[in-house]
Amino acid sequence: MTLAPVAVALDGPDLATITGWAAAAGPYVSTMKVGLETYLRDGDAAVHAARDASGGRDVFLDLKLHDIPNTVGGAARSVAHLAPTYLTVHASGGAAMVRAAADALPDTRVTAVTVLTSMSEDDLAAVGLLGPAIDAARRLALLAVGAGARAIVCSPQEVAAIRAEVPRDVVLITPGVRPAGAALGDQQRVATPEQALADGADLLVIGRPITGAPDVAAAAAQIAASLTIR
Ligand SMILES: O=c1ccn([C@@H]2O[C@H](COP(=O)(O)O)[C@@H](O)[C@H]2O)c(=O)[nH]1
Repeated sequence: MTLAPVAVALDGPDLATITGWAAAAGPYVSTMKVGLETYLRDGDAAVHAARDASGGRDVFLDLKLHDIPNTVGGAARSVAHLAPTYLTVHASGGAAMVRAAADALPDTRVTAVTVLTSMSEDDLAAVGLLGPAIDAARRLALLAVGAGARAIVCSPQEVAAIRAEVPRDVVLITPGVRPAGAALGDQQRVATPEQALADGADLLVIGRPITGAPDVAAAAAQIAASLTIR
């Protein structure tokens, strides 16, 4: 069976719960994402559980590193033993910071987060980022790729513009993905899974629409089917 290009965000309350989600969704999707809530609580055990329970799916370690280059390079080396397929850094940390992570982890796709999908245009203006989100996202994506990033996190609303500007082997990853009718929660710049893929995304990050469902396996299977029957 073809695995859907979906990373399930394993943002959960304890190790047993996220292990269960990984086991339930693993047969349908390509990737398991371990983020701050889970990694800061459970550490390496969360990564091992995500990988093992899912049947060996890719691991996306979403730590969103953002510090001076020396510190980010060291932080990246600190998780090298986990061999994640993806490790995130914030592109806004600058080219030297992205480069430090990429140099530290040559076998991992250092993945640059452009503009958080939870931020509206008004939120961005409030923190001094003037102009449309798409302009900042494109600028940050190009900067990060130039500094060695091999994957980019962006909103599905910006993925087409970024797809047109970065080399094809750069993996474009979109959170802020919601099946039609699903609750947005704190996400602002969103699209459906089908639209995100059509616009050029390679990997869709989907958390609560799967992990918040009464039947996690059924929710993952349904989204996977919607993407493969196209
Ligand atoms: O811009 C970003 C970067 C990362 N995320 C992460 O993706 C998931 C989304 O989860 P949902 O439950 O589907 O909203 C979550 O782990 C975020 O930390 C993002 O949403 N936006």
